[in-house]
Amino acid sequence: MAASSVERSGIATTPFPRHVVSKRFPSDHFPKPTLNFEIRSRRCRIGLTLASLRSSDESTSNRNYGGGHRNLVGGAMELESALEDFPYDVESKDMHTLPRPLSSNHLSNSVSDGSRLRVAYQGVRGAYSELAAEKAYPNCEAVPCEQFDTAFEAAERWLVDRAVLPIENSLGGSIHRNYDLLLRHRLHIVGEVKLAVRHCLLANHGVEIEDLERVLSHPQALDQCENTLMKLGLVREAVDDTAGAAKHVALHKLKDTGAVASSAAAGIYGLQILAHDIQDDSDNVTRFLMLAREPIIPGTDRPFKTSIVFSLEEGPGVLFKALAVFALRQINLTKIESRPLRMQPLRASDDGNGGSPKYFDYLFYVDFEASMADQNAQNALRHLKEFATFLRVLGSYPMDTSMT
Ligand SMILES: O=C(O)C(=O)C[C@]1(C(=O)O)C=C[C@@H](O)C=C1
Repeated sequence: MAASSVERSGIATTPFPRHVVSKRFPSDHFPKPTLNFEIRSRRCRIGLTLASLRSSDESTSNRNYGGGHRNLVGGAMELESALEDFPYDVESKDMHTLPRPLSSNHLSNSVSDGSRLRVAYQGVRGAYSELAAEKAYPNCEAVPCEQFDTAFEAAERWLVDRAVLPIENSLGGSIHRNYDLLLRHRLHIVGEVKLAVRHCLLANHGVEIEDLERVLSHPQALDQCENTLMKLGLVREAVDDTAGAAKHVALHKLKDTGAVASSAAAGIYGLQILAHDIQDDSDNVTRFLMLAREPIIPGTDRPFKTSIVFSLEEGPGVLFKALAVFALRQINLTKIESRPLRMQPLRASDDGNGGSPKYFDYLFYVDFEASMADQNAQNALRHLKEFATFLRVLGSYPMDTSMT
């Protein structure tokens, strides 16, 4: 077996860490599913690609929500306007005036015409995201999408009813891309689902562990199995999703290459499982967000969580003040993430050094344990709005309190 030439470097949560060779398969390896929503049966399983979504513009334009797709890529002006028309008005005490909220059927498995709920996920069949979509919406029709962006767009353009996307993992940390996409798109978080992720080392039949020189998988999955893969001395190569890695190994009958993926993927692509539970920690859990075009009416009948994003003026103790609005009201925070405010990544300083770029602007994503129907939470956000330069509620939704 070849000795591993890879080195650990950088931060574990970087989407494509430097020690992983980022690889995209040529399109002829994975024939991209084509999409024609007008002529195909709603019930057939179809994959979505960004290209297919773009070409479906015409056929779907009259179904666009809120006047069509809006580009909200960063920028203070755009963020301000995003706040203006967000249905959760933190100034308003009357939550019943929210436009077009989802009723309790957001948790049911069918849409109003009785057909199955169509749920977009990123990856191909056998991806953990597909398992998460099916856990979130049992009996749904899970619709594979090539990229996270595709899943967001598919939901936004009414091609699917929901999207289920990973946001954080207990070992690998945050999925930054999805934090950024939450702001860029107009979807609402209507739920969360936690999935126990148990990775297997897969290979073609007849291949032994000793035959393997490299292993393919999603970068998060490679991170989650880092110790095991280092011990085996395997060169790691990042691909779009775990099941896609399994499919590639099977399709090309590779003898020196394995895949890190689910046992479901092994079954689907006819691979053997060389090792079970190869993640570095047996408690490996990924949290997925359930996204919809409309928000749900927040309740107080069960534990709720609220996700917000805000930005602040620069200054000493400003973040401390922002977080204090929750501490003062005994509201527990479950997650905080900061992301650079894109399109305006650098702010010129005015301290007389010639206006050269000095520091960064950030967006802060916070999850807290309270419902927007709760007066205490509304007061906290009203307080935060006094000094936040931008504030948006991404969703207020029932907490997944299951043990996965
Ligand atoms: O590649 C997959 O199977 C996925 O569903 C993606 C993904 C991720 O993005 O984190 C989901 C769960 C696991 O944490 C590993 C990979």
